[in-house]
Amino acid sequence: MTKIAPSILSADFAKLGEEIKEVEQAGADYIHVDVMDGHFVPNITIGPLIADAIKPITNLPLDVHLMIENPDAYIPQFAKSASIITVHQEACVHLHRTLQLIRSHGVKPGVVINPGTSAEAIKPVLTEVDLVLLMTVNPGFGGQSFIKEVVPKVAQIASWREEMGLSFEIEIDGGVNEETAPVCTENGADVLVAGSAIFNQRDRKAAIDVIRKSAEKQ
Ligand SMILES: O=C(CO)[C@@H](O)[C@H](O)COP(=O)(O)O
Repeated sequence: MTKIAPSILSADFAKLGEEIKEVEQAGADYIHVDVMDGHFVPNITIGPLIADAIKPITNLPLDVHLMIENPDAYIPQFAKSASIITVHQEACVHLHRTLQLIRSHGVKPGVVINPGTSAEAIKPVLTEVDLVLLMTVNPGFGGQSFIKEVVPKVAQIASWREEMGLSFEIEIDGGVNEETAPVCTENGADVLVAGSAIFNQRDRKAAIDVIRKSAEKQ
């Protein structure tokens, strides 16, 4: 079954705990936590204190997406609450070492690439990851439109996964909704991150169900 990871970037931060419990009860698989530093991306969001506060209120894994410069400096702090930590290829000077650092803290490592980065840039580290996150928007903000030119990269990564006998998950993030979900899963995506398509709807269960149903109607 396609996994759905609601991005809390689009949640109401004044009642974040309730928002998270609601999507958990609505059938979410991961809680996607977007960490932005105002340097790597032009927005500032969540720090480790918020991730620590969220952790005890949900049984779902925290899927922490670091959109920050020098992620190595913050991985030990986020490792206290995260089940998965993803880092951007574009932000890592020593990507292989950073992925190993995440694993050394008992957390699943994942690598992310922006729409403008080629799949080849992460091929050498595919053996090191539990998750590959392909951005279908330029990172920084929720509510942007899905960049369909990324779709061939999904198929490319899925085909390398098969050829190399690996089992990492492929996650898609940005502009995911019931219209864009099918092309993601048809090309090999396992996990769909959705922010505005879930939190902008009053009925979160209906919103999650509609995305999952459209993703699986192949
Ligand atoms: O990482 C990001 C944006 O940088 C995403 O997780 C967005 O938060 C997804 O929001 P929608 O495009 O689904 O509204």
